[in-house]
Amino acid sequence: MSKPKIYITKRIPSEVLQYLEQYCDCRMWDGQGTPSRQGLLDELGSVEGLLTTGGPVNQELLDHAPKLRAVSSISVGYNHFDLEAMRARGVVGTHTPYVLDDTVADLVLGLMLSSARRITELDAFVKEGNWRKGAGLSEEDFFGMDVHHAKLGIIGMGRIGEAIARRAVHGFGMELLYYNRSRRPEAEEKYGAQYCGLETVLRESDFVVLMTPLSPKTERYIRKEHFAMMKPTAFFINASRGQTVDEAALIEALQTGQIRGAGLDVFEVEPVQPDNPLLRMPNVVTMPHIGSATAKTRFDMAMLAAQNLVAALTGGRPPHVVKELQSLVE
Ligand SMILES: O=CC(=O)O
Repeated sequence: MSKPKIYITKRIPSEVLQYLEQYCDCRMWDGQGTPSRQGLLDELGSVEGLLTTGGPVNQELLDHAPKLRAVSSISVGYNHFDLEAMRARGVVGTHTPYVLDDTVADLVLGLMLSSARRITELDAFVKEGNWRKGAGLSEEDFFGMDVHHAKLGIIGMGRIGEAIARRAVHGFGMELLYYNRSRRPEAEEKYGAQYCGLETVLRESDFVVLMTPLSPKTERYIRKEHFAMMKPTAFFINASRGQTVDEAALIEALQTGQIRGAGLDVFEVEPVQPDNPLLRMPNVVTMPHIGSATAKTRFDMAMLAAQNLVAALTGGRPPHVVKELQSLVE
């Protein structure tokens, strides 16, 4: 029997490609980054499986891929899947949870520490040669805020939220509030996390961490009125998706001193536009959407995505079908 054809939209480690080649007839984009939209659509005429990292999997894509049976994303988030269109066509969608939880949680703690202790701002200050005698600076000019024993509010207590909680509580002695669609009794027991309404989390926390996945329900989930509830000394950290926040409202909250600072791995438009005011704010730490970007974790994600795709195309049960499309494999 001939092997199913798959298209891979970015270069993946050779070990992962070798694994895929045992089961599939593979074609991989070998340019920088990922192919253009048209370049991708042109590849899809005879493929049964797609290994991707992003870019909409929508009706247009499905129309170009009449044989497509499975799309495997090398990401935990799958807001790029049009779930309705995929369900209607019977195309299975998979993602890569678990393997990135600790890596993303490390970055979130890094964003908290960098913004509160002004690490990136003061790093630039030192490297630009401004740390010198007679510069008219006082000790207070370098003061930051404590992370240890501060109050952390997590919005979206999933697996990554729990990994953040573990570090915050066991490493930094922080007090923990959380808001989630459903209560997480284990997190309450393990980390003393207190379940609160969204408003309480926003009003009382020194650090508000947003980890909620992007879906039509969570688009622009945090808006002007929410920033207005936060303490003027609070920091806002987002490592979920830029579209979960009304970015204009965040910019205004920072400009007017409604909140003290922010740590952002994600933006409404990515790559972030050079004229975005957030890039000119010393109290905002910015990263290029790299929450899971360590060599080991990205390897593990690519391998898990490959295993998902092989299982979906060879009659096995893919380990990580997205929950909204589970019915397609039952
Ligand atoms: O943003 C990264 C991911 O969804 O894995």
